[in-house]
Amino acid sequence: MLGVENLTVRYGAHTALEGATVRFEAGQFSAVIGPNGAGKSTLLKVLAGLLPDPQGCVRFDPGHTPRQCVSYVPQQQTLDWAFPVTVWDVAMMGRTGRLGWLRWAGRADRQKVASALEETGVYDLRHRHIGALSGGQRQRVLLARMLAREGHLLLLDEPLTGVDPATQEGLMALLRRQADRGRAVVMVTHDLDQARRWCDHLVLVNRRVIADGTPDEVYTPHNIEATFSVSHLGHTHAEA
Ligand SMILES: Nc1ncnc2c1ncn2[C@@H]1O[C@H](COP(=O)(O)OP(=O)(O)OP(=O)(O)O)[C@@H](O)[C@H]1O
Repeated sequence: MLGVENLTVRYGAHTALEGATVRFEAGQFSAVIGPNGAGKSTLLKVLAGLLPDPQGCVRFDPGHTPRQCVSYVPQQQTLDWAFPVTVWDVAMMGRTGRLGWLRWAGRADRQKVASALEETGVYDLRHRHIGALSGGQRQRVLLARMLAREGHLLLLDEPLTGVDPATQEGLMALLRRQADRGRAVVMVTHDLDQARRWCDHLVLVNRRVIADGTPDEVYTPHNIEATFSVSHLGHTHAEA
């Protein structure tokens, strides 16, 4: 459905990912896990088609191009929340991004946006400026934009960050439902426990793919040690 083969990404002299091979399937909820600087966001950006001409192969479902089928949810803190738009506007960007510049949003688009905002619990906030939202509310708005887009491949970069435990549960359940409906869901997270509970596919990354499989296959002391304790660059990641 979606994957990379022998992927290497360098930023100048720094190698962020080396020889990474991994597949993500429709109907699967996958978590990409690793310490800070492990190359997780880099992998997601490659899958989203945001890093031009990576070294290695990026494979998609035949007949789909990344732009048509991917919904990418970046890390919340990388976005400009002072931008003068409302919750509704942001969710609508999920639709207009699909329509291109030549078509205006129609009634069906408005209905999709309304139901996406309802599903993520922020419909009542639809007229509010995005700068006036809490961290958890912002994350829900990003998810509403993702749902409104109706992509087959959902890529989320640390969607649990800054979200309270109750909201995290709702959010994970929502993503699980998306996978159960046949979408491929790939989430970058630092939360191993949530990933083990909700995901059926874990990928441990530390510049390379350390392990890839079901939670039971992947979650071993050896793999956790290899991923979090000592990086392949030879220094420890104390923050992880
Ligand atoms: N645009 C860039 N230019 C130069 N180096 C970069 C760039 N983007 C990322 N890097 C470096 O590449 C490495 C991997 O970064 P990446 O953001 O993929 O890691 P990550 O696993 O998502 O980390 P975190 O958990 O901290 O978000 C890091 O060492 C980072 O400093």
